[in-house]
This record gives sequence, C-alpha cells and structure tokens, in this order.
Amino acid sequence: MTNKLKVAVLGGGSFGTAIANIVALNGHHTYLWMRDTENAEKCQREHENTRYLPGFKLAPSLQITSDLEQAINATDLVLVSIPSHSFREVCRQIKPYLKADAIVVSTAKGIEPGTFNLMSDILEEELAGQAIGVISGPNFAKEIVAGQHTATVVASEDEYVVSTVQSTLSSATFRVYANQDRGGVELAGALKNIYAIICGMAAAIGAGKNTQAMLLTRSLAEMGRFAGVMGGNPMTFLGLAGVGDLILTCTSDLSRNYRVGYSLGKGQPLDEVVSGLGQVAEGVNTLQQVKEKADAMGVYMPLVSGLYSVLFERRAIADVVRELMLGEQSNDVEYIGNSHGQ
Ligand SMILES: NC(=O)c1ccc[n+]([C@@H]2O[C@H](COP(=O)([O-])OP(=O)(O)OC[C@H]3O[C@@H](n4cnc5c(N)ncnc54)[C@H](O)[C@@H]3O)[C@@H](O)[C@H]2O)c1
Ligand SMILES: O=P(O)(O)OC[C@H](O)CO
Repeated sequence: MTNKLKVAVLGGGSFGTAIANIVALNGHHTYLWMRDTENAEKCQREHENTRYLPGFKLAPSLQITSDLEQAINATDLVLVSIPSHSFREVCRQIKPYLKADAIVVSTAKGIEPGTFNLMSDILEEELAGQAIGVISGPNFAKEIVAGQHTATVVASEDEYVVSTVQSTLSSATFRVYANQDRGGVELAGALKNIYAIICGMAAAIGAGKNTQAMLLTRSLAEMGRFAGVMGGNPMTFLGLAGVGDLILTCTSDLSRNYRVGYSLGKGQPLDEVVSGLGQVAEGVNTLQQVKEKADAMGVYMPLVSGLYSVLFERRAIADVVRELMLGEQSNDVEYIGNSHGQ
C-alpha cells in the first residue's frame, strides 16, 4: 500500500515508542500518545524517550503528544501499547474520538486480572463494531529502535486488518507475518512471560544448557496444551509469536520477565523485584491468572504450578525442582498419535 495513513500509538513506554518510530519512519502521519504532558513535551523536543529508550533518536516526523483527542481524531489505525492492567481504562478513554472505520490493534502481552480477558476481548467489549487485531512476536523494543532485523505476527479474522497492519508496519528491518488465530497468537505472547521468569530463575541458580533446552521445550508443550483447551490452535505456537518469542524472552536479560526470574532466583523478594523494575513485567500477573484458570479447567501445567508455589506459597526452589523432576514420566510430543496430554 502506498497510501499514507494517520496512525496513533497509545502508550509512551518502551514498546509504544519503538512501534511508533517504525510507523513514522515508514512515512505515515504518526502520533505517539503518552499521558504525562511534561514528558510528552520533553520527548517531542528531544526526539528521544530518555526514560524508556535512552540513546535512540526518534523519527523527526513523529508527533508526541499528551492530547488524546489530537492523537485519535480521524485516525485510520490505532495501536494500543498499554500494559494489561490499564488497557481497558485507555480503551474507554479513546472511544468518543474513534472514527467508525478505524482499525484498533493491541500490542500488549497480558491477561486482564480477574476476568481472564485477552486484550482483544477487551477491544471487542469496549469498542464493539471496530475492526480489531493483535500483534505479537520476538520484539524487544530496544533492538527494534536500534534497527535490528526482526519480525512480528499480526492476527485477526479480518483480512483488511491483516493487510493494513502488514503494509503499515513492515520495513527493511521489520517483517510482519499473518495468522488468523487471534486468540492463539495473543495467548502465546502472554504465556511466554511466565516461562521467561522460570528461565531467568534457572539461570540464577546455575542451570546449564541441557536444563535450558529442556525447560524451553517443555514450556512450549505446556503453552500449546493450555491454548488448545482455551480454543487456540496449538500449531500457532510453532510460529514467531510462540516459539520465536519464547526463545527470545527465555534466553535474554533484555527481557524484564527474565530479569524478574533471575533476581528471584538470587533470593530477592518478589515485591522488591517488581517495584525496582520501573517497567512492566506482565508475567507475574499472567502466572496468577493462568494458574487459576488451569486449575479450574483441569489443565496439567507443572511448570506454572511450580513457579506459582515458589512465588506465592513460599516454597523453596530446590524442593519444587526436585518434585518436577521426579513427577510422573510422560509423553514427549502430544500431537503425534497419543492423547494423554501429560
Ligand atoms: N518492551 C518490549 O520489548 C515489548 C515488546 C512487545 C510487547 N510488549 C508489551 O507491550 C505492553 C507495554 O509494554 P512496554 O514495554 O511499553 O511497557 P513499559 O513499562 O515500558 O511502559 C508502559 C507505558 O504504559 C503507560 N501507561 C500505563 N498505564 C497507563 C494508563 N492508564 N494510561 C496511559 N498510559 C499508561 C506508562 O506510563 C508507560 O509509558 C506490555 O503488555 C508488554 O508485554 C513489550
Ligand atoms: O521484556 P519482556 O519480558 O516484557 O519481553 C518483551 C517482549 O515481549 C519480547 O518480545
């Protein structure tokens, strides 16, 4: 598409800033909305988000504002990059300014506390009638603004949403693949944060490469099993939003969730770790939501249960690891001719 759109990105944190920068560099009329006026003015003046992405100059054409109406009014595409705990609140705020044919896409990787809503469920509820979608993939904000090559997945049942997001976001450094399994892609992005905490914790206690490979593979099995029960397609987990993002987040301390796990593994208390982060680590809340849902639905998720018992039941990591290792021996791959699901 050569057509230039008006695009609004909501949320002036790491990812909102990175994604807005891509869209602006692609020549679209782009607004990045952040709630703090002083910070918006500073970022606009300096063409840099010094709090979240220091050292990276942003596209000169990017308009950074705290005026929500200015950002949303007459906008063709809205990308919502607000953490899951505040996502619904911001959707409600934009509703009066949205034009009827605007596309709204979530970039968040979390689950709403209490409701088990994914972010696109919230879009459906709060912005009924709008065309919606999600993006998710191996996408560290810091590497995106540094121009490192990567790719993401856009998922929507609406072909026009998929093609618009692909043409608006794709660039020489950022590819955008399509998927119709919106729930599966979204769940993949949320679930991998739990396993990143586990892998960070494993690294902190000295886990080697064998252990890392086992954890990654069994995490993938657990994610696919849960998504299958929730109505997603387990095969989605073989793509960029699944295994791609899982590998990324579980193997790098650029991940906030991995860093949370690492600090916990070194013995720091959870509340201290979370408050010291200064940015969102969705995995802690996602763990609580998924544990509750898996218990209610009878889904076997030993890694989720193990992490939950370390974080919220004060069990020793070594005891939980021993229990996991001595648990019932089970099948390797669940989708090739066995139906035991363990
Ligand atoms: N950082 C990444 O590399 C990355 C990549 C892909 C997806 N994500 C996902 O994107 C979402 C946002 O993550 P992030 O990394 O930008 O987080 P962040 O912690 O860097 O920033 C969050 C931003 O949201 C803003 N915010 C929070 N509540 C708000 C509200 N009520 N109204 C307006 N603004 C509000 C904060 O002020 C902050 O600017 C998360 O779900 C995350 O999992 C992050
Ligand atoms: O820093 P994290 O752990 O929130 O991960 C960021 C992105 O989701 C990576 O794709």
